[in-house]
Amino acid sequence: MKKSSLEAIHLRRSFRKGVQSIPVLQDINLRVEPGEVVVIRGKSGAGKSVLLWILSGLDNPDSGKVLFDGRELNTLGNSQRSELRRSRLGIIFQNFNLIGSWNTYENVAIVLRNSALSPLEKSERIHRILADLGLSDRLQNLPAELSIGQQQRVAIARTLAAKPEIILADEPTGDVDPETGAEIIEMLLSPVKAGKAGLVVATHGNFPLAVATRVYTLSDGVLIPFEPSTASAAQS
Ligand SMILES: Nc1ncnc2c1ncn2[C@@H]1O[C@H](COP(=O)(O)OP(=O)(O)OP(=O)(O)O)[C@@H](O)[C@H]1O
Repeated sequence: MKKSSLEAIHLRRSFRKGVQSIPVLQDINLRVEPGEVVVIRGKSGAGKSVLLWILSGLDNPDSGKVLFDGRELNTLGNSQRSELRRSRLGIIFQNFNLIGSWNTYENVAIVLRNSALSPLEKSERIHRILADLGLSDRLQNLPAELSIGQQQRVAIARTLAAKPEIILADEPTGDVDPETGAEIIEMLLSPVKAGKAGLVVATHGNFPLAVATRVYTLSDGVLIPFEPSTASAAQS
């Protein structure tokens, strides 16, 4: 079976502030496919979130392109991009992006709205994922009634429920204790190990580099390969 892939080619993105142009991404080239974990390290403000937003089609580069399965995201309409994000290209946002007036179950169920699964299959899948993330007793709670770490887990459940082929995760273990962090990593890696999903993680440094296929440091707008030997030294 042909593997899906997500590829960034010569991405550039800057932001304008008055007359000043602030370059954030200067020449980003990246590829990920199911079975791979790509970790992007970088200081606060380096541009990790901007990169993930562009990779997901939520923002456009000034130049360069993003290809999903060989198709350029730029050429897709908004509804096609939304559908892609709902089903095949999952993003876990740093600020979670949960809908405040919806409870935990509803926030996850949204991604299965257009799925071919039966109502029973949808319900079973949502309950199972939320149970795996320790949220079975929070199904009816609104995001504001959850801790930050619980909200983060709902955001992760929402993405995993759609079984996307590529997962983009912005600091997925940023707001949880180490034990919960390890469980989240295990859940994110499960479809990767099965060869069903590729994972791109942006992190300040609290994601274990040992699980990565490739590690990069985002600095001055470019991705610099981070060698595994240096990586394991930095971990210890
Ligand atoms: N819409 C915007 N308008 C202007 N500048 C922006 C915009 N979005 C991002 N930036 C700038 O782009 C730079 C990179 O931001 P980004 O959020 O990607 O950093 P980051 O590496 O994810 O940081 P952190 O680890 O703190 O989340 C920052 O200097 C930020 O101010």
